[in-house]
Amino acid sequence: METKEISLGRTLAVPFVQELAKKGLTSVPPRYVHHDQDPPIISLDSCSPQVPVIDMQRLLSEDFMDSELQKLDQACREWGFFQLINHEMSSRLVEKLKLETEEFFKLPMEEKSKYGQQEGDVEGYGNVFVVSEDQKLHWGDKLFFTTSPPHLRKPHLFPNLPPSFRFSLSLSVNSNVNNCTDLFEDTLEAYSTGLINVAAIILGLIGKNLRIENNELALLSEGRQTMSFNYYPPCPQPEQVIGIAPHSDASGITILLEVNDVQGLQIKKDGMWIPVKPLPNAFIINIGDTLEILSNGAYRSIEHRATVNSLKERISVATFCSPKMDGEIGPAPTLVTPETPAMFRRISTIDYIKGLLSRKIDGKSYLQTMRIQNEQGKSN
Ligand SMILES: O=C(O)CCC(=O)C(=O)O
Ligand SMILES: [Fe+2]
Repeated sequence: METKEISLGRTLAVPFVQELAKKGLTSVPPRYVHHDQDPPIISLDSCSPQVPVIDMQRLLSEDFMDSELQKLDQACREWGFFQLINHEMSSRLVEKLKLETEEFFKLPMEEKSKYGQQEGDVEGYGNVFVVSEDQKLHWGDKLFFTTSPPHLRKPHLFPNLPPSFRFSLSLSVNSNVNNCTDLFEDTLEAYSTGLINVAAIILGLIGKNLRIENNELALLSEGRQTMSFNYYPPCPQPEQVIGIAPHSDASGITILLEVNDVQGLQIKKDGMWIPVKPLPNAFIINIGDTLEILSNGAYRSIEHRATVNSLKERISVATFCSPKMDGEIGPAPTLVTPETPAMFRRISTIDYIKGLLSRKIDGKSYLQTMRIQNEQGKSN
């Protein structure tokens, strides 16, 4: 049975960057200056390599399934990132979520802070991975919470009424309710359910490509879904700061939605930072550390970062499909053979998350701690 309200970690309270950016600063405070950043290596031009595009309709069609599955396998092995088109999520719903996300960040501070992080919790409106007073900070705020399974939701952030009840409730009262956050919750409910379905299909096909058993995939296919609504305000010195520092996600897979057509996501491929140019109506999907572990290193999580600009805010929604809380993370037994020994140790999901939240964001360094010693040379 999964445990409710366990304390997995905490983060130190830091100022909201959205408020800081409103002050009309001409230079950024020293705590936000990152001197050690790689410069953007290549700009977005037609010559730069782009992440592969996977077509979900082809994945589900008899005629094209085999070739699209192969493309998916190659994308997971060589890139760890792909754009998913024709994903069957209603574009009306996605557009609604984008609008309501923008509306959320426009709310006055008193309203937004009702969702503020509470003592000893990383969920809520604020920041995560701030573990020391002298740590460099990101140029961005986030609203982060668990969406599924419903009993793990924090009721003050996302009520855990069953979806059917929520929908009938909203239908009966919506006509005279003009409260943006009520509507936001209903859109979120539908978006969360839609992405659980998309993730289940993609994970199922990844399992097929990896030739692992359904019960080995259950760690992720029956896992936890969390969402991070990321807000990066414009910055007077964008080259001095970073929206999110280089990291790989701890998830199985992450499904990213670009909300307002402002680019900023970059991924590290063959030592170069490549800007991702989102296609219309696409989700950007990446492999997280848990899938790298589960696949015994066949698929690699990829470092990425979010840059900011001086003119316009950038907003994104990252949905993390993460391991189930009462699970154990480790390589799928089917993939561990005398020729391919386990590259990672086994750890309970709870210990894995506790370890993650006790550190600052730092590339793939946390995954390295999971590696079995004699395999360390093989890291990327
Ligand atoms: O905003 C983005 O483009 C990236 C966000 C991200 O990497 C994350 O939330 O883990
Ligand atoms: Fe990420």
